[in-house]
Amino acid sequence: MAAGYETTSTSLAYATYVLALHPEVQEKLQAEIDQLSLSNEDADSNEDAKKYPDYDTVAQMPYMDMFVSEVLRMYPIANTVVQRRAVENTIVQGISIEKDTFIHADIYSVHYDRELWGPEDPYVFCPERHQTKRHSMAYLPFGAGPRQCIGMRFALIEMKILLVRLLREYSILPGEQLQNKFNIRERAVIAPEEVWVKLITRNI
Ligand code: HEM
Repeated sequence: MAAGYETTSTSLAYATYVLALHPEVQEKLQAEIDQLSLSNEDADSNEDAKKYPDYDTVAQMPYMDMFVSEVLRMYPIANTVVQRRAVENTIVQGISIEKDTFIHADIYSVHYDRELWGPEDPYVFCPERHQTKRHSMAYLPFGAGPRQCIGMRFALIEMKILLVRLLREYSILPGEQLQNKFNIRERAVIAPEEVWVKLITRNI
């Protein structure tokens, strides 16, 4: 099912693309990961030194949180499903909407709006912009309201755990065809065709 894994795996593909292009962001993320009290050994009985990150671990990672938020702001993947049907005739900001009209949220325009996301250029990858409180409807990768993505929390935790495990051991570098194979296409989700990256083992 697209909802269960293609969404999260596609968002992770975007995350690796961004990391390959922004070594300075990757370094900050790895610095945060290196501070976690994770053991190199299997240590099931010792809760203070788990080998693998879990919910509690990734909940204490402010830079990781901003990083993932910024990936999903710049590369929202499920825009086409954020639509609603008017159940009655209504007027919104002077525009009359007839009953049964389908309304489709233009998430790209919202996510790249300078007024909502400035002063940093919204076309620049900048995790720190999420330190500033934004309009409640400025950030819509998971939709909004009662029909907001039911898997949101699960997807975020899954992404963060995977990134901790990956970046703890490896650094991501651009692959030869990173840019020319990227080609974003709209399929079940809005996805890059291919993401070419190289992994190098970290000396930690
Ligand atoms: C990064 C990962 C994901 C993204 C970006 C995403 C995005 C979305 C979006 C935009 C919607 C429509 C929300 C709306 O109309 O307001 C949605 C709905 C939904 N998502 Fe996700 N999703 C992700 C992961 C998941 C996962 C992992 C699951 C299940 C485990 C899931 C299950 C669902 C379901 C069942 C709905 C329909 C909810 C409803 O209609 O009430 N999603 N998702």
